[in-house]
This record gives sequence, C-alpha cells and structure tokens, in this order.
Amino acid sequence: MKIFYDENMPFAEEFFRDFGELVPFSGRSLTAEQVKDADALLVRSITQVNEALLAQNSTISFVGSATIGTDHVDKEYLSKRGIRFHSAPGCNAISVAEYVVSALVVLAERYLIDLSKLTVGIVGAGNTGTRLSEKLDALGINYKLCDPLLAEKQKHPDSNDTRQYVALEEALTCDVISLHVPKTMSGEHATYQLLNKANLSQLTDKQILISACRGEVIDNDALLALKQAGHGVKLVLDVWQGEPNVLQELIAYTEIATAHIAGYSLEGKARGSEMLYQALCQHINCTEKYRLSDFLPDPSISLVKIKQKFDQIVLNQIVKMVYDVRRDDAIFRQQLAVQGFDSIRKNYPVRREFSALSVAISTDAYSDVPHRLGFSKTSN
Ligand SMILES: NC(=O)c1ccc[n+]([C@@H]2O[C@H](COP(=O)([O-])OP(=O)(O)OC[C@H]3O[C@@H](n4cnc5c(N)ncnc54)[C@H](O)[C@@H]3O)[C@@H](O)[C@H]2O)c1
Ligand SMILES: O=C(O)[C@H](O)[C@H](O)COP(=O)(O)O
Repeated sequence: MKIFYDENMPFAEEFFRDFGELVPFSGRSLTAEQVKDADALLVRSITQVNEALLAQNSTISFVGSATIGTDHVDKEYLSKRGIRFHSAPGCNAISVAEYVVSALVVLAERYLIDLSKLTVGIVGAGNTGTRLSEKLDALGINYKLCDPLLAEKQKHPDSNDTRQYVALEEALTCDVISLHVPKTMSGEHATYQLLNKANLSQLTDKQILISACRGEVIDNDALLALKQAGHGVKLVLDVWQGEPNVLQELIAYTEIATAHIAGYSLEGKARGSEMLYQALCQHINCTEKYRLSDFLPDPSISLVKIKQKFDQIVLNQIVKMVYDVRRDDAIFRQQLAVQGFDSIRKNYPVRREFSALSVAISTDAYSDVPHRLGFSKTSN
C-alpha cells in the first residue's frame, strides 16, 4: 500500500511503517500529480482535499486528517467517490484548553486579575470547549456555555446532556470570551465572521477575547479598524483570517499572538497520528501493534513538589513550567517576517501537556487543583 503523509505528522513513520511504501509531503504544496497513485492520503489542515487534488487518482480508498477541524476537506466529494474519510476528533482539545489556561495565567499576572472572580464565555461546547470547562471547574472559575446546536439536541428526549446554554449575546458579555467553534460557511449557525463589526464593537477593554479555533470566525479587518479607532478588547489570537497571510497590523494590538499552534502539544499532534493509524488498521482490517506511549519521549522536567498552600502564584509557576504561551508569542512577533507563518509552525519547539509533569503536594498543603487541572499524580 502506498501512503502519502504530511511531513508534520509526528511518529507517522513509526505508526505506519508496516503498511508498505511511505511518502512524506509538504502540506501546502501537494499536487494532484504527486498523489495520483496513492492508496491512502494522510493530511493536516493546510492541505485542501477535493476533486482538484484527487480526480486523477483511481487507487485511493482512504483519506485521513490528523486534525480536529475538517473545513479543508470536501467530504461530499470523498463520499461520492466511495473514499473513506477519518479525522481525529478531540486529538488536540487538551492542548488548546491548556493554551487558554496559560493565556489566562499570563494576563492575570500582567493585569493583576484574580482568576477566581472571572466568568468565561465558552463559545462552542464540543470537545475543546468541554476540556476547557473542566479546567475552569478545577480552578473554580465560572463559565457560561454557548452552543445553539447542542442546545437544540438537548431537547431530544434521549439526550443526557444536562448543561445549560446561553445565547451568543450573553456569552459576549463575559469577562473572557473563548471561541471553540468549527469554521462553517452556511446554515443557521454558520460561524464565518460570527464576530463582526457589530458585536465586536460592543466589547470593552475590561474583556479578553481569545480565538484558537479558525481565523475566519472573527472579521479581522473589522477588528483592526476598531482597535485603530481605540476600542479596547484585549486580544489573544492564535488563528488568523486568510492564513498563512496574516493581517500583520493587527499583531501590534494583541496581548498574545501566536501562529495557530494552540493544538501543537506533542501529545495533541501525535494523538492525531495515532487516531489515523487506528482508523487505517480498521479500514484494512489489521490488528493494531503500536500505541502513542511507545513513542513519546520523557519530558524535560518530570516531577515537582509543592510545599506551600496552592494559590494563583503557585498555579502560575506550574503552568508556565510546562507551557508558557509568551514563548510562542515572542517567536511569532520576532519570526513572522523572517521565516513566515508556515515555517514557524513547522519548526515548533517541543511542548508537552500538563500531564507530562507529575506534581507531588505535601500533605499539609494538599490541594486537588493541580491534578484536576491535568497534572499527573505521583506516589512520591
Ligand atoms: N488553534 C488550534 O490549534 C486548534 C486546535 C484544535 C481545533 N481547532 C478548531 O477548533 C474547532 C473546535 O474544536 P472542537 O474540538 O471543540 O470541535 P467539536 O466539533 O468537538 O466542537 C465544536 C462545537 O461548536 C459548536 N458550534 C458550531 N457552530 C456554533 C455556533 N455558531 N455557535 C456556538 N457553537 C457552535 C458545535 O455544536 C460543537 O459542539 C475545530 O473545528 C477547529 O477548527 C483549532
Ligand atoms: O483543527 C485542528 O486540529 C488544529 O487546528 C490543528 O492544530 C491544525 O494544525 P495543522 O493541521 O495546520 O498542522
């Protein structure tokens, strides 16, 4: 079997080595000519998978995307051709939730914010929004969920979803607004420019707007115009309209700006590879031999011991020990013009999830917050 895989899929060679011929490719420049004899194609979000790419290919039976978002894939076309498609739902949801926690910790320190006094509006309460809500629960931070599609499903008698949902207008009044919706262009709840001139202009400089979903969910031109006119909402932007071509003037108006790397923990990216491996094994009816844990390296720091009462200062320390989003912000600001958006992403330094760090807590200072937040327990 001939498998084409994106060169930015961690452990692809390890997972797929028993399947036959492996051909790595660069995601943005893949051509129809290159993949005309592929049996399986494994992509990430920067490869448009559609008729133009696959019309010349008569052998392909499987397409996988090692990502959560699938807006780059023409699923209708694949289905018409009888080509099986798998994505990796939830693979990097923890990573994105930890990006948001790191951003909150950084901004809390910068503006002397008591995190426990905040309310976060989570827009999109799927895998990522839910992981974030669990971390906020651990931290005792209030939140409101906005997800009209889940709210609708909840009305079904078989639904066991007991969460409460609010309208977008209410979510947009929260101290922090964190966007976790897919990019959708049509339908009653289309997310294309969900945040537009009208609702962006209602936000104030007391609020924080975090976007780590898809750039097109916010009208970037409208946002820039508002910022230039002195509107103050504090911005944390991981995703940009029209990537890889970023509206560079907007960067100066952000608190934190990064190159679409919220989901780029090693675990998050590699879980995408693992999920496609599992799907391909099922597709060709073979037994799985490998697991992600076979390949993950040890983290650079694996254990810390907390000896004082757990508070926001200690939270700040342990979160930043694993992931300090200011590093990615600095790389973005300094390197965008030098190496470009895709290259920053391709050369992303290893980042681990909170679970890679075991946190021991002395008995007299015991708190369950670090472990509920995702840090591992230790028997020490
Ligand atoms: N920045 C990154 O690195 C990164 C990483 C992972 C995912 N993403 C993006 O984040 C998106 C969300 O990820 P997920 O894992 O939560 O996906 P998901 O499919 O599990 O959840 C998305 C949720 O959004 C809801 N939704 C859809 N339209 C909505 C609307 N108009 N208003 C409110 N809610 C709406 C859906 O009902 C669903 O529950 C992905 O589609 C992807 O585009 C970005
Ligand atoms: O949808 C996703 O899973 C994320 O946006 C993911 O981080 C995209 O990464 P890429 O495929 O562009 O490397």
